[in-house]
Amino acid sequence: MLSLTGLTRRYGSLTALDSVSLRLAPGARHAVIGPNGAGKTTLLNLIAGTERPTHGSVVLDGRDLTRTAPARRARRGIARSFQQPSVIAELTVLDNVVLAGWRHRTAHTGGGAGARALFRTGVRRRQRAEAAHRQLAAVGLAGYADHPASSLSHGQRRLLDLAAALATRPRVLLLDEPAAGLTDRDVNRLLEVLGGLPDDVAMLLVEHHTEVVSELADTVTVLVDGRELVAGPVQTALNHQAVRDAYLGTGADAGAEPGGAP
Ligand SMILES: Nc1ncnc2c1ncn2[C@@H]1O[C@H](COP(=O)(O)OP(=O)(O)OP(=O)(O)O)[C@@H](O)[C@H]1O
Repeated sequence: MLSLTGLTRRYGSLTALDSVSLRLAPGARHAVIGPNGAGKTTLLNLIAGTERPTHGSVVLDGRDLTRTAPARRARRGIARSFQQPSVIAELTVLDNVVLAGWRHRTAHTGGGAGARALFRTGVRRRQRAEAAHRQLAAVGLAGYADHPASSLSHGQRRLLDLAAALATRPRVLLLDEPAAGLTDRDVNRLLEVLGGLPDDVAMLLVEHHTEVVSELADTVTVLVDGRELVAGPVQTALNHQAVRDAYLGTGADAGAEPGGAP
């Protein structure tokens, strides 16, 4: 479904990502790990379209999206959570999810007052609200539907952002450090939600917490200095000696958070 070939991104003399290839089938649960500066966010940027590769291609279902704008990629089913500011503080929690789904279907990418006014008076608002309620229930925020998004805690905002991404019914879900800064309770909720993703959705997870990776991912790519060090089944990759040396530190417990994490 998603095919990345030879993705390379240079910033001047620095090669942030060096010829990385990856294929994600529907239902894939893939994690990308690596120390700070390894190129993980750059990889997500190249897939989402907020950055263009110096070389290489991004193909979804046979369609070359390498030069396609982020909004069009989103319409093709690539959703990203946790780095883009999709939570609008002045809207209610429910309206944030309704707006995300509505924007997606209407390809409305602007977030201005005009878009919001149109959204408030739009047709089929009730159906959209019902679907949004279901998404909120899935992330444990049903009780906050009518609260302003600004009243949510950090962890709740992240879960709301995830609900908003899921409201677009993605085919590929890109997650950028979803567990960062979450309480244990919110991490558990996150694991539940992501563990229950539809079977046809492919998930690409960038995450420092190896226990979250072990829980959610079937396969892993380990990046170091922009290059793929190891790729394969999650436990094989995490226990690979080169990974333990380069990423976790020789002799470190593979379940521990890497020393390079913020
Ligand atoms: N816009 C940019 N201009 C110049 N250099 C950049 C830019 N974006 C990223 N880099 C550099 O590219 C390298 C890879 O960065 P990237 O953010 O992809 O790493 P990362 O693995 O996500 O790191 P972290 O875990 O710290 O988020 C780093 O050396 C970074 O400083």
